Amino acid sequence: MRDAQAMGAATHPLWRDLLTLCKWRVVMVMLVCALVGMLLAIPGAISPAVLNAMVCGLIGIALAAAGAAAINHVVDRKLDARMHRTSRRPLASGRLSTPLALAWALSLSTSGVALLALTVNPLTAWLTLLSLVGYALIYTVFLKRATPQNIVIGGVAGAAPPLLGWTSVTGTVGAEPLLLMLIIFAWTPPHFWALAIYKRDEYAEAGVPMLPVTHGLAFARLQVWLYGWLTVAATLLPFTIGMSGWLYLVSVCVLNLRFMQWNLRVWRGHDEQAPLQAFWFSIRYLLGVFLALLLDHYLSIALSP
Ligand code: HEM
Ligand SMILES: CC(C)=CCC/C(C)=C/CC/C(C)=C/COP(=O)(O)OP(=O)(O)O
Repeated sequence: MRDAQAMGAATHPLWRDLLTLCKWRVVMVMLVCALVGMLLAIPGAISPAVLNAMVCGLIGIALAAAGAAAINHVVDRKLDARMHRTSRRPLASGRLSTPLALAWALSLSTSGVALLALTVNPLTAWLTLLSLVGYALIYTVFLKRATPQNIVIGGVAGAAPPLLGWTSVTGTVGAEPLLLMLIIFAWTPPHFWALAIYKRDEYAEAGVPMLPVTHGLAFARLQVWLYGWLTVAATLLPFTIGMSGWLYLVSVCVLNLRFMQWNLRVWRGHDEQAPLQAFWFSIRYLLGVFLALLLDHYLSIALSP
């Protein structure tokens, strides 16, 4: 173990391993979703007090989400070592010690929630804590190892950022951010099961009960297709309830067309690479939907008398 740590230190500086534990790319996309949740809650100009809540909210949410991701690395270190995709991670490869990673994870988590409680509002702090526990403990410790519905239930925690953004600046829960949560919640199965289909053998060998392992590839492909349609329906709701306008509608129709083309390829199962490409497209798709919400919001402000 010490040899692995010494060799790893040469090629992987400590700061990089600590950053890897944070799943920072995932956290960045979550922050975009949280920022859109914040900006959609503000009808016009941003006052200094709101700007302060936004900055503190984003930092707090980022720290808490990064902390949750680091706890996931600690809890999953042995499981990660058994799968090729995750075996080079800092803990799985033995480069980083578990106590140090745990200290990092807990520092991030507590500082994130404390920052929200002290500088934003108690509601956001509680909801963030709930999401953190939902992902780092309920999903990672229990659901991931127990049921193929793991990511559907765990998806609630991952979908929280727009709500956390909204509550950061308003202090209340509204129908609009719940709708944004619904979009991410419905998107999570096509996002993840596409990857799980591609990596099915690794999950099977590691004994993780992901849907393609427990119910077979054909069933998992069908679920990607069906949840894809649920996501399409969810993305149409902001227009239906008058929360977004035509720019949003046209943008999501284009995005949905591409999204469902990929999901169709996954469902048909003729192309081995399609699930991996569908997985990567799902991330661009989610960013596209949230960007469309934002542009539409500012267009409607600019056009309002
Ligand atoms: C329970 C819910 C989710 C599950 C099970 C899940 C699963 C995964 C997995 C297994 C990866 C591959 C990670 C890797 O290879 O290191 C991944 C990547 C990614 N996910 Fe998700 N995800 C979920 C929710 C989300 C959410 C809510 C977002 C954003 C709002 C998101 C954004 C991303 C991004 C940006 C990547 C690419 C990371 C990279 O480039 O390293 N995911 N996801
Ligand atoms: C406070 C807050 C908003 C919390 C959200 C936390 C968070 C970072 C969720 C990320 C979702 C994700 C990447 C799940 C994959 O875990 P996995 O263990 O199935 O994937 P892996 O095998 O790649 O580790």
